[in-house]
Amino acid sequence: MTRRVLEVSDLSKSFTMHHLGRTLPAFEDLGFTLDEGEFLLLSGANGAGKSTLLRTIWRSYLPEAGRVVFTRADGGRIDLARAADVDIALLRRHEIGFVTQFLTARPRVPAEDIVAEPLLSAGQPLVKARAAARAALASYGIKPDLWPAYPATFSGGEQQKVNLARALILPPRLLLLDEPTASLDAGARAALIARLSALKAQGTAMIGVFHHPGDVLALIDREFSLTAREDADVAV
Ligand SMILES: Nc1ncnc2c1ncn2[C@@H]1O[C@H](COP(=O)(O)OP(=O)(O)OP(=O)(O)O)[C@@H](O)[C@H]1O
Repeated sequence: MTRRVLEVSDLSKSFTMHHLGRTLPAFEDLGFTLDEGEFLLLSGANGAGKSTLLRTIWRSYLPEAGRVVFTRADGGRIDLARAADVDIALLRRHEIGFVTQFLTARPRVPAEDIVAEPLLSAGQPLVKARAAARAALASYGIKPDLWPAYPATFSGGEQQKVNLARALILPPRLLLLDEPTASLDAGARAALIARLSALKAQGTAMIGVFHHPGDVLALIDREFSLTAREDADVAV
């Protein structure tokens, strides 16, 4: 039986622009569902609200209205729009992943340790976790010289590879992808697509924004299109 992972209903998010004295809607009354192993492509013009929707599901943003019901691996259901911060932190650690183009490099933590961390948290021994982390970094084309180095000095593409290696080292139940191929070279793009296919086959549900969806064509099950709203601003 296919199991539901996410059920979004009547979801609305707007931004209050105090300097303009206005509230501008990013999106209104959105609804869709997502099952295990499904890949939903989020499409829409620049400014249509794609990143805002991903950040609202990730709970960086609180919506004004609506529900984002996530079904955990244990079958329990939780509304991400209303969950306590401590529950959101736990879900981010174990069940929900978010890959963006940007890495927040932590000072003085080697690349291989950043990538190994989720495995160590899951109880793997250090030697095994570090070997898996190195293999993941290698798969994206990060050379051995850089494995013990600090990513703060890495190039943009190299930092993104560290980000990917860490975020995808364990299969999350739900994976949010915001332009993850943006600054990757062809080899890393191919490695990423291969990893996403493997995760999908293991049941990870994914919602992705790709300005060049040709990269992930074989993975896409459905498309959800957002429309930019131009004339719906409300004075505050
Ligand atoms: N923090 C914010 N404060 C105010 N307005 C914001 C904020 N974040 C996004 N917006 C506005 O919300 C709208 C949707 O932005 P969003 O970044 O979600 O679009 P997008 O579809 O991801 O665009 P792109 O394809 O260009 O990345 C835009 O008009 C943007 O200016």
